[in-house]
Amino acid sequence: MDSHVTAAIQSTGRVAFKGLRPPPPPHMALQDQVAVVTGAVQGIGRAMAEILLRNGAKVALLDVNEAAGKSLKEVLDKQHGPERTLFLSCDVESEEQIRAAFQRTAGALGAVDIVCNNAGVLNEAEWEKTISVNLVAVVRVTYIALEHMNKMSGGRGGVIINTASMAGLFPLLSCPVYTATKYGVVGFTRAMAANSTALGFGIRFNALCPGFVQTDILDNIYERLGQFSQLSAETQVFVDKGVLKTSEVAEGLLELLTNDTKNGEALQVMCSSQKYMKFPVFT
Ligand SMILES: NC(=O)c1ccc[n+]([C@@H]2O[C@H](COP(=O)([O-])OP(=O)(O)OC[C@H]3O[C@@H](n4cnc5c(N)ncnc54)[C@H](O)[C@@H]3O)[C@@H](O)[C@H]2O)c1
Ligand SMILES: CCCCC[C@H](O)/C=C/C=C\C=C\C=C\[C@@H](O)[C@@H](O)CCCC(=O)O
Repeated sequence: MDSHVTAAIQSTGRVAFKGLRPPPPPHMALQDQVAVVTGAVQGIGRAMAEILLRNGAKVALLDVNEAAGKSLKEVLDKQHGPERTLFLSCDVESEEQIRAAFQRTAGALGAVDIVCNNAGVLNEAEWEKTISVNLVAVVRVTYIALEHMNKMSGGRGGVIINTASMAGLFPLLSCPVYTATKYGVVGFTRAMAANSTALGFGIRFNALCPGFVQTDILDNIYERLGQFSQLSAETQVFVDKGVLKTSEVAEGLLELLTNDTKNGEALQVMCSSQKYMKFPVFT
């Protein structure tokens, strides 16, 4: 049986039908935790911010899209109260803006416990930009986050979740550079997780690997595939097999945040299931 249905029966004592079921109880582990989410104002990042807030966390919403950021903040203020979120205009390609955003978050919401490196783009024509946002910026944000969170330098530890993709585990042939960035994110996440264990950072690092998700990234894909646009029909065949809702990806985030046995993992989120990637063991 669907675990949410089981949980609904346990909490209400009656059968809950799909679509009518009450929301699952909040994870107390996230209560008053302070989260930084990049690329937070729409798509997967917005769903991440929403699930964090529903589970009692405070969230700094970092994004380059100021107009969408301000209107999202208004919506979230009505639902959760103005003191639970902060919108910060921040380009993850700028070290200065990231530093300022972490300082402002710590000042307004408290010490950072959770970082979701989620901002990303897909543009094979502007491939250097794709590498810069999807991979270089993940390293940049993570190293600044370490200055705040690392237990070895006075921080209190926490969790860093990097949004990779199924394209970080299996190549997507119409998007070789996007694929390379997501393989890079998975590799960086696993190496940092091992570092954290070896050096005592007190931080868990995990990668979230969704399949296709209904967001703006799937719009006008033809133009953004550049010299590989002839393969867009082939990619569309995969897309037509099933597209996830952003809320389903956010459930994967919740699993990685609250399952404290997981470090250095890549969680595949697909339409039919969620499963951890089995990596070969190096001996
Ligand atoms: N949609 C999918 O099918 C899918 C699947 C797997 C993984 N992903 C990944 O999920 C993440 C979120 O993508 P999405 O699908 O929600 O796309 P989206 O375009 O809806 O959202 C991306 C967000 O990132 C922000 N952003 C872009 N560049 C930025 C920058 N330099 N600094 C700060 N913010 C920036 C955008 O303004 C936007 O709000 C990306 O890393 C993407 O690669 C998406
Ligand atoms: C051009 C569209 C951009 C989408 C961006 C997104 O990040 C890319 C996702 C890429 C791949 C998705 C693949 C999904 C595959 C699964 O449905 C399944 O076929 C793979 C099963 C693998 C396994 O379980 O062994």
